[in-house]
Amino acid sequence: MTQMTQPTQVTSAAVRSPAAQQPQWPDPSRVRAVRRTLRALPAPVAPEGVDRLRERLAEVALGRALLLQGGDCAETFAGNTPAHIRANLRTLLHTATLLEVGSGLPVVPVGRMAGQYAKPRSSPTDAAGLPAYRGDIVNSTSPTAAARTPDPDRMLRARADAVATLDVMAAVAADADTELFASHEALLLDYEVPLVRQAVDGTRYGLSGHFLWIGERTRRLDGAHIELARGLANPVGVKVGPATTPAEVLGYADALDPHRTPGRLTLISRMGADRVAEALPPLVEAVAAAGHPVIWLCDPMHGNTRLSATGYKTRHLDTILAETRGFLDVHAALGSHAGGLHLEFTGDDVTECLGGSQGLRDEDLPARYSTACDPRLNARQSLDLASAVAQILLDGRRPAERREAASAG
Ligand SMILES: O=C[C@H](O)[C@H](O)COP(=O)(O)O
Ligand SMILES: C=C(OP(=O)(O)O)C(=O)O
Ligand SMILES: [Mn+2]
Repeated sequence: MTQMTQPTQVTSAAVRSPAAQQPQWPDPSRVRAVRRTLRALPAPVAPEGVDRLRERLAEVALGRALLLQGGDCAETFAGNTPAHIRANLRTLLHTATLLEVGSGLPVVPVGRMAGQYAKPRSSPTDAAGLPAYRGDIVNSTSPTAAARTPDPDRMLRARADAVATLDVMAAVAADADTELFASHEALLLDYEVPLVRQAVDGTRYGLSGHFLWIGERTRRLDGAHIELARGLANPVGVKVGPATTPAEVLGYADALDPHRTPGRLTLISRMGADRVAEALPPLVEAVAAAGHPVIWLCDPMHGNTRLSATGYKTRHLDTILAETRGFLDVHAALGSHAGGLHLEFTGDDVTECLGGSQGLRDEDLPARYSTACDPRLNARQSLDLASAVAQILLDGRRPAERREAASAG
């Protein structure tokens, strides 16, 4: 066991840097009390698991494995039933298997779970003028002023639910004879900072999850989130949208991967299907020229969200597949490794995204639209996407390898 001490001043710089997307807690003294409690409690994950994931991700960075990250856009406390967690893990494992068959490479499965409770928002208020829902760790989806008031005690419930989710994940992993890792957007600093722990050798770990990423809305180079990630030994990700410049990605690489460690930094491209072909190549070329062994991951969800005619946030499977194809084409053209996928899906039979083999249309959305934030692929759509991507990967392999894969299958 890595010996841990309590967190000390490890993140004081992060606390001083400008922090976007933080809630306005009404009672700062209660926030301080919750932070003290979070510091005193055991953290959800152990440093050994974080180290193992970093080693597995080094293989991805070197082109010998793929990374698959997936799960709900926003986990909810009410949704934390064993059935829902198991269904999402089933989808994660099925998707991973298809990608393994297509690519001939091992796939590292990482859930968007056990901590995916905080949401950045485009607007501080919703259509009714109420404070926006910012994830179950901050407030409630219910449309009343009281329910939308940020409540710091929710951070304690989030930690407890993360621990319970990890228990379910361990059982599923044991059954599947694999290891499952947990990841989320490290957004809410009042939660993340108290869960930073320092090993006796001085190494700092963010033990709210194995893999932590910084979102598109909080990736300011001189901001608190990058500063927090910089000090951690975890593998970390940064989402990069179509406005990202080569200078910015070089800034992330220098700040977060100064020693050029394979597996340390993942850049998660979320450009939009119509932008990826022109927006991604300059970024890939810049980090390659600088010698940073980053993992390039494709998030084909967040650049392709639109409103349906009936007012639902949705995404079409064809567009999601088109961005994935565009991402793979860019890497094939540049000779770089397409490191894998970052998806929002659930194993439940929801009707939130359009298309796929069920042929879901706008008018089908109200039937089972239950996401707390973004539209997720359902179990069938996830398999539709995974099979299509597996076929593209298979088609991209050398003929001899293809024959081998066919006779193995
Ligand atoms: O994943 C999350 C959403 O894309 C993000 O919270 C923004 O959503 P919004 O535009 O509905 O605020
Ligand atoms: C908010 C998210 O993504 P992005 O930061 O890329 O918009 C998300 O992954 O849910
Ligand atoms: Mn989302």
